[in-house]
Amino acid sequence: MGEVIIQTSGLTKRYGEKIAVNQLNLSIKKGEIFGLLGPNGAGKTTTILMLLGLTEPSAGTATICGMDCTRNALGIKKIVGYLPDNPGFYQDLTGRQNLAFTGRLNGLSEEEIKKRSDEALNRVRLEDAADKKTGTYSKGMRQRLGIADVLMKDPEIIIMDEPTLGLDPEGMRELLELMTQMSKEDGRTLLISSHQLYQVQQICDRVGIFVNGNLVACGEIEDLGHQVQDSTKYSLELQVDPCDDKVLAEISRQPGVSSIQKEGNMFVVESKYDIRSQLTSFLGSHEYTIQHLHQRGGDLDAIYRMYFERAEAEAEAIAMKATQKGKLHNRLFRGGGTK
Ligand SMILES: Nc1ncnc2c1ncn2[C@@H]1O[C@H](COP(=O)(O)OP(=O)(O)OP(=O)(O)O)[C@@H](O)[C@H]1O
Repeated sequence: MGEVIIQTSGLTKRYGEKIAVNQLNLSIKKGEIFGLLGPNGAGKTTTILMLLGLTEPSAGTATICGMDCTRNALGIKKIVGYLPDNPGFYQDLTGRQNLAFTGRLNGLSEEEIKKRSDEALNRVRLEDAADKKTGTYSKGMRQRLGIADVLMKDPEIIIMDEPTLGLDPEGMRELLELMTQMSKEDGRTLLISSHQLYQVQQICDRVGIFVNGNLVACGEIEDLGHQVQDSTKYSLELQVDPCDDKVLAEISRQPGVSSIQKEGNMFVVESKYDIRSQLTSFLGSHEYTIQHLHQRGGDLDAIYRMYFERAEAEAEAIAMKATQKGKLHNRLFRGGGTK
């Protein structure tokens, strides 16, 4: 992996006063699975639409394989497969007929259509349902047919908008497996937008966290985890046997420990640095059995929480400033009072 396939530079989209995407700088490399994470309204779909050349940026540029996404939308369409959050099919046609329709739209020969649709249906394990009307398909089957549909084009790059939305755990597992195959076995580049955290943790090489149109963090999950870890105090969950006042007092006297509290049947130990190995050897040498030891933070939930809380606090501060400015403006220019 090395060659940059998708690149955005200062990419911005405004809808009137609203900035849906703000100065987005992103580089996605060949073969990577990149997760664009963020809550509803963060700007993920708008970013995708700009990459597909379906909406024009207000500023900045986006390129895929060196092609400008806005000026060369047709060129982009040839190499990028797009799976929308709710792929639409002709309900009265079968899965196979729907794929053939896509094949014809893409100028494939009938022979090629048969070959590719057989392969794709096999890939997404829909052979048995291939000749049933898509109106009878479940959500999971429609998503898998959506992937088969994307594969008809044999695209180098696949962009998926909220692909796992509404899937049951089994449907989710199957879809994640397919995505991994398409990247690791086929060498395709995948951009997945989602507000569902755990899927991303499992399959993405890198993630970008998107809040209010801003990319607030970008990197490998582990790196982002370290960033969280560095900026917060260490918090350790600990269950020991025996669990008595003596051990509580002994742990509280350990170097680096700033506080210890009992939460249910476990202790939560706050410290200034990572004390896991020090604590393990102390407890071991004093004949305590460790039943549970877990450093809080550093997982995707903690990363997400930290960035979201920070971004939300900043957004609130900006909104408050704007309100104060408005009130001041009213008072100065319109003679209105502040409430
Ligand atoms: N055509 C539009 N006109 C006005 N505002 C829009 C338009 N499209 C999107 N927005 C606004 O831009 C912001 C980003 O929307 P976007 O759909 O890109 O977010 P998202 O992260 O994809 O969330 P969701 O999953 O809810 O679609 C939102 O505040 C949305 O209301």
